[in-house]
Amino acid sequence: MSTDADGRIRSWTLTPSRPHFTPPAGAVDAHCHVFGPMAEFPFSPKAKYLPQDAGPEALFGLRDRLGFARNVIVQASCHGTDNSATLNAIARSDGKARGVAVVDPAIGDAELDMLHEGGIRGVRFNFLKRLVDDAPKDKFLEVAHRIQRLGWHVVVYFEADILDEMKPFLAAIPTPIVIDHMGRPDVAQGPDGPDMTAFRALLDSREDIWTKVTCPDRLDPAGPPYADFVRSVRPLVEAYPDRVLWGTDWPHPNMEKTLPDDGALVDVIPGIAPTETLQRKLLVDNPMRLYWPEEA
Ligand SMILES: O=C(O)c1cc(C(=O)O)oc(=O)c1
Repeated sequence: MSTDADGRIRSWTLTPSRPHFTPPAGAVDAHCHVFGPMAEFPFSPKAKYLPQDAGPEALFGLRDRLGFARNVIVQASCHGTDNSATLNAIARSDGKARGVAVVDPAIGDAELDMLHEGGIRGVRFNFLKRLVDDAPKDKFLEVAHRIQRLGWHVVVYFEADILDEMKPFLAAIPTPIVIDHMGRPDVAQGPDGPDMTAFRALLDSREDIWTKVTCPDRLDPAGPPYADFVRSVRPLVEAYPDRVLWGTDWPHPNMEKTLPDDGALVDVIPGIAPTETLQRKLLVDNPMRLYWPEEA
């Protein structure tokens, strides 16, 4: 763990290895974040963690080191509903980044238009009690209706133990849905365990529910090569090849106890997507359809 003199935490390694796996040309890291820089973009007073700066230059340096071409930057909970840090990173990316915002449900249409101009293509609804104080489903649904005209989707983050109670809410969302980190299944149960079975039933309930097959570091405490994660997630990628996305999750919020090696995370990809066709869908075709549809 690395905590600086101000108590700000670093949850990412400064020395990621170079992956053995080479991503296909045009690969998109479709789930990552930026923190600050705090002097320009202060954290929310409601933030549940206070990280060191992890700004756009560091993110784009990692992108290049890992062999990726583009990023999808997801507004991190520590920035609340002020999307300035995310928009700043997108603006500095030379068109190589787009984003997902977190918004105050009272946001006006003009501000939504501004977010679209700034490269935002979705909103995130976070249901993790350790990250946010409240998650008002009725207000979230209103937002989901209001972003429809922009062609955006909704990203939802929840854990496996509330999947059942999430179902009516998810069924009422009028846009495509992306579930963060597969709704955090217990991958030690294997591909046919209760968590993965319940999650597949959710994917089967609508053809426009996508998911991010991300975060072996969060879901598989055994560490690299993340054997339980690979064995549980590969069948999911094979069964839903057109609805899966992949991302590093850099700078790995709240992972300060065991800093993930981003190179080792990239090396999980051929384990979960064993053919070139699957790899191209996961890393290029699918994220391009959601985030750069005009080029896809
Ligand atoms: O599990 C987490 O702690 C986490 C936190 C955040 C965030 O703070 O936004 O985003 C993630 O994708 C995962």
